[in-house]
Amino acid sequence: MTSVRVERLYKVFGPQPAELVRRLEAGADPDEIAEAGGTAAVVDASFEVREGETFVVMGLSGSGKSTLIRMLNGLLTPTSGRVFVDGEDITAMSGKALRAMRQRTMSMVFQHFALFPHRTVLDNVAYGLSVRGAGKDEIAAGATEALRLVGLEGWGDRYPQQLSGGMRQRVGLARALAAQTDVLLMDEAFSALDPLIKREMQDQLLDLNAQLGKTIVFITHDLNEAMRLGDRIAMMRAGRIVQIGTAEEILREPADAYVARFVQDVDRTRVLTAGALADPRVTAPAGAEPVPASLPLKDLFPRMREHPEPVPVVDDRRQLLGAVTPTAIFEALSHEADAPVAVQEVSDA
Ligand SMILES: Nc1ncnc2c1ncn2[C@@H]1O[C@H](COP(=O)(O)OP(=O)(O)OP(=O)(O)O)[C@@H](O)[C@H]1O
Repeated sequence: MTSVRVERLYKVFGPQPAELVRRLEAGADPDEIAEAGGTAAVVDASFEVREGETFVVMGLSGSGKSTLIRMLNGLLTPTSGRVFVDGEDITAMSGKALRAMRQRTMSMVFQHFALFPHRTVLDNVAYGLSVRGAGKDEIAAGATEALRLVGLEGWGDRYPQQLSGGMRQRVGLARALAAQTDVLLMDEAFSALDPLIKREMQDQLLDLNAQLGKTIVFITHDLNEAMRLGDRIAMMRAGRIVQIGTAEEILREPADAYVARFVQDVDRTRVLTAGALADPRVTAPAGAEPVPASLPLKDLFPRMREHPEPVPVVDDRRQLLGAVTPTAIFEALSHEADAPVAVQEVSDA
């Protein structure tokens, strides 16, 4: 399996980018870089995407998400900093070695599908396998299996324009899966889809990845999507990663006023879980049936309405973590108790 690590990554567009990076390192802000005729698209990004993890990069338009993801597979060269794929520094690779690395380890799924209109669905899906030089039988079998995985069995001989938007994006996903790379890079992959189809695609990705265990870097500007899909989320603002954490961590302990304002309208009852609120000092009534740590609060409410008393919480191995009380839930759901910075004036500049 493959992991991806980035270290002090910068991308500055414009004249004399290396000099502009030195100024950023010395404390210049993006406005000063803009005055010097440059754009600080990614500023000092460091993180590691763990094997099998879905790592979401979340930020508003122009925050640097696409620039960042394109540096992960070498489509863009960083102005400074390093990207390691499987421990190998890809910023030091030749063009040929980079292409080989991409074919071997990383597939990309794009917002606007990027399908070949004059090729059948099956040929589109087979593309990644054919550029890798796979044999004819292997290509046919791999493409057919990938179509089955995304629920498009039997659609292989159609053309992209005969399919709906959601089905086209399934083809895009199948093409990435057929290439059998460990890492999927998904750049706003579901953003062009209408809300119901988008949700179906999210569910499908979650189901698929429970089977396949790929390492996924998923870019989105949709916070709910980030929270549904991400094992961890990196919040970007004006080129910088301002926080990395699980949905619960970001919701409960936003790193700054900007993140706090961003998450203030999230439905906390869907994101916060019994495990996050379980208190080891609280004892539940004898004989009370435990709930799993991963249970969202909203699914705890019917029971608490009937019996407003502490509920025992257990982990995957059924070890007792503690109990969750109605008071703990009330406090976690109250914005004021949770995120006092949210009331501050925040500008998006
Ligand atoms: N090739 C380029 N030349 C100059 N500036 C660029 C280039 N590519 C991106 N930028 C600028 O870098 C900044 C970050 O852009 P980027 O596309 O990475 O953001 P994003 O978060 O992906 O936004 P969106 O969601 O709108 O795609 C923006 O100010 C953008 O205008």
